[in-house]
Amino acid sequence: MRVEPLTCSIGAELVGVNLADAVHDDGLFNEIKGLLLQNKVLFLRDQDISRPDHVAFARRFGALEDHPMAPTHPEAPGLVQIYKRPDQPIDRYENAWHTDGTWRETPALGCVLRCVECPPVGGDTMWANMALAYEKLPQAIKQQIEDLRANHSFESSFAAAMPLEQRLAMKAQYPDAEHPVVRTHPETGEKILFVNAFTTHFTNYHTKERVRFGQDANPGANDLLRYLIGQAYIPEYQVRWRWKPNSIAIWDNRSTQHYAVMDYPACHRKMERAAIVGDKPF
Ligand SMILES: O=C(O)CCC(=O)C(=O)O
Ligand SMILES: [Fe+2]
Repeated sequence: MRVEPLTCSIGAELVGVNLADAVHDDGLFNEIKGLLLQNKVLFLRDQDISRPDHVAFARRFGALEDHPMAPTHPEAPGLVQIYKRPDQPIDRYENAWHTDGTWRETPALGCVLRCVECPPVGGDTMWANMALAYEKLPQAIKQQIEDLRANHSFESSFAAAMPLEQRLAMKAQYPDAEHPVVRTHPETGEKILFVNAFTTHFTNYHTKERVRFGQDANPGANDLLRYLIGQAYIPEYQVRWRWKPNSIAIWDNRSTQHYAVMDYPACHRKMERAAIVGDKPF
């Protein structure tokens, strides 16, 4: 196996690996898992993997999530279909920087996403390294946010396009979740900046006198939250991946955000994803 970094910050392509082999090969699986912790997103091309093997590979990391909105594949329960058809409106909710499912008590550990069909050009996906984003924060900001907690809601993002009744039903099932603004990676111990498009507000901003933020003489919680959310937008923390059919991305959802670029005209874009259940951020 060859490991080819795609940037200096995040993401590596694995060349010469058949992901289906890792379903039964413990050594190979552990190597891939280690590389994932190190690089945060792994990419592979030309993976002619069956849907059951796609699911079986993802299952090696843990149980798979269900998705409240997307249908799972009839051939492979646990595999969620993200299909974009030419007759659908272009706007979709994945084109915002986000960490999957932070509106849940336990956001996903990670995802294994395969491209089935994609536009000839456009429709890339981008990821950002949120451990690096944390590390690069000014010391004063790090001190300011160390014990902050924040509220996360699906309503602040994709629910905007949902009919009200569906939204209320989902809200009953998934009330808002509260997470630390800086989480600790349960496996690597890294500190991670953990706010994204689902984050609505801080829940304990008032408990400590906050230091001055930027040029603003009267700093507000919202300014700080916008600033922190904006760290994912910095290109030095990002990688951008160009899809082809049978390309696969595996990401650590605990330490990254991603953004599905919506720059292509009406066409088919078919992705299939298996999301792995994560633990409670601390
Ligand atoms: O379609 C993509 O490229 C990624 C969409 C997304 O945000 C996800 O699968 O979590
Ligand atoms: Fe996502």
